[in-house]
Amino acid sequence: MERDAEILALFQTSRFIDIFNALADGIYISDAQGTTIWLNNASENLCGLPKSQLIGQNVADLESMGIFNPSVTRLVMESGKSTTTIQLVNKKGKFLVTGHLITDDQGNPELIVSHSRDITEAARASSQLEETVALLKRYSEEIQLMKREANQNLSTVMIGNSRTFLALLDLIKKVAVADTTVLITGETGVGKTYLAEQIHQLSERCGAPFVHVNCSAIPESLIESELFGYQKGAFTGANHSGKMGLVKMADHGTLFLDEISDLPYHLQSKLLLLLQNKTFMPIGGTKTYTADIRIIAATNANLLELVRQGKFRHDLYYRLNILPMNVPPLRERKEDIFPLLHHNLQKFNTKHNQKRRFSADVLDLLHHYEWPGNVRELENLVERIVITAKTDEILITDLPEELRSINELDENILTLGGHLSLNERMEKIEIEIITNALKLHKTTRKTASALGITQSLLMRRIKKYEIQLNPETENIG
Ligand SMILES: Nc1ncnc2c1ncn2[C@@H]1O[C@H](COP(=O)(O)OP(=O)(O)OP(=O)(O)O)[C@@H](O)[C@H]1O
Repeated sequence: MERDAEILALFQTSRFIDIFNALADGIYISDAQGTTIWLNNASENLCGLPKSQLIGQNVADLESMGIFNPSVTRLVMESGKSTTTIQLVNKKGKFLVTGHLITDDQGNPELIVSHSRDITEAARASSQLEETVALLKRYSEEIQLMKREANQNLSTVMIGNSRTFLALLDLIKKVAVADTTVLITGETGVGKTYLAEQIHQLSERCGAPFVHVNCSAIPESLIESELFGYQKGAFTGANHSGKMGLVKMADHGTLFLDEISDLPYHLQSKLLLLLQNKTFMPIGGTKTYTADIRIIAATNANLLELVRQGKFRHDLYYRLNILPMNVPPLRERKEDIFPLLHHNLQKFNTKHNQKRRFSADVLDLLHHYEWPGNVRELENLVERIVITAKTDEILITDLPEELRSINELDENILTLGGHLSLNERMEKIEIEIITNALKLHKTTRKTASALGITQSLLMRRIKKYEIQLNPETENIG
């Protein structure tokens, strides 16, 4: 107590008291047992009690009265070292408090001096910021989740019932999360682009861009700069500020290289480098850049055959072909035709505000049709007949000419031909097939090749059935 009195005396006799009282931060001094010796004006205001009531009180009692919580002085006494904590004063304000342990010449605890700074506002602002950040994170996660859930239910966007198609849907889900290169093969219009988009949507990359590049649609002289971009002044006529390529645009997302077989040979090595190292160099550049992309390639050509012919790099082919996916043509998965017809009928009825429905005859005919243009042809046909049909019920007469003739052929064979022998019916079918093929392929050489027979055999049949060739066909055939 004597020592306390000495200290008090020191304070009273010096200007320190005025200095400490001028501070906005609180200063609180207690002895080594936690008895309050002195506090500055700021601390008095914080505690909400006059100094006279606080001095002489033990911090443990003040803590249990709820004046401050926790008492940093008590924490220092317990730990035997200087301590910092966040303190709630008078159950309202938040303070950053540090209790310093002051020892005597022998190293024994003598005083505990606490310094407190009001962080109520800062804490509120920071917690508001944290809440906002957490909220944004939650929203963005929810959006991603909703997007992925919508796509998880792939069967609602990708229509089909056949076993082949259902197996393909299963494969899409597995491939999507694998984050490696995919090669999609299949005839035109089977849905390769659509499938690539679904893979992207189901993947971790769904928040980043899906960049579609049709290698056959970009002139050979431009494809390198379109893909990899160029540095400023790279060539005459180049934009002086340079150009960002599609590879960089797809960063963190998916680059879909459609018709990959049309990628010029000299660029195939550059693509290989990109696939292997995720690096590329823009035209006219001196340094390489990285692009974190997933590549999905598609083709309706036989890439392996092109490799054999030396038109496609074999190393690139094997690097692309890590996860091959083949989409069969519609004629090989006929169970998908009805669901696709109904899906598109609904879609185009809504779009064109119609109430069309297929007649049984039409459904039957469309089921037997070969669909050379696959799903794209089916979509286009349904939209066309939804617009042009004469009544709500779509009849055979509403179909385009080329489809109707298939039906007439069927009827001739099955009904009108009732009085004909099998041979006569077979001949009729042959005539019909050859005539239609000639109309379609124009030359006898192409027609023979499409029908899988030699040109001389075709000529013998044409002669036998007295099929009239149009003069143009004969000349160029
Ligand atoms: N299973 C499916 N369900 C619903 N729509 C489909 C399905 N498959 C394809 N489509 C639709 O068919 C059309 C053609 O598909 P897409 O463009 O993906 O074919 P593609 O194989 O990439 O053709 P190409 O080789 O000519 O580029 C698109 O409008 C697509 O939305």
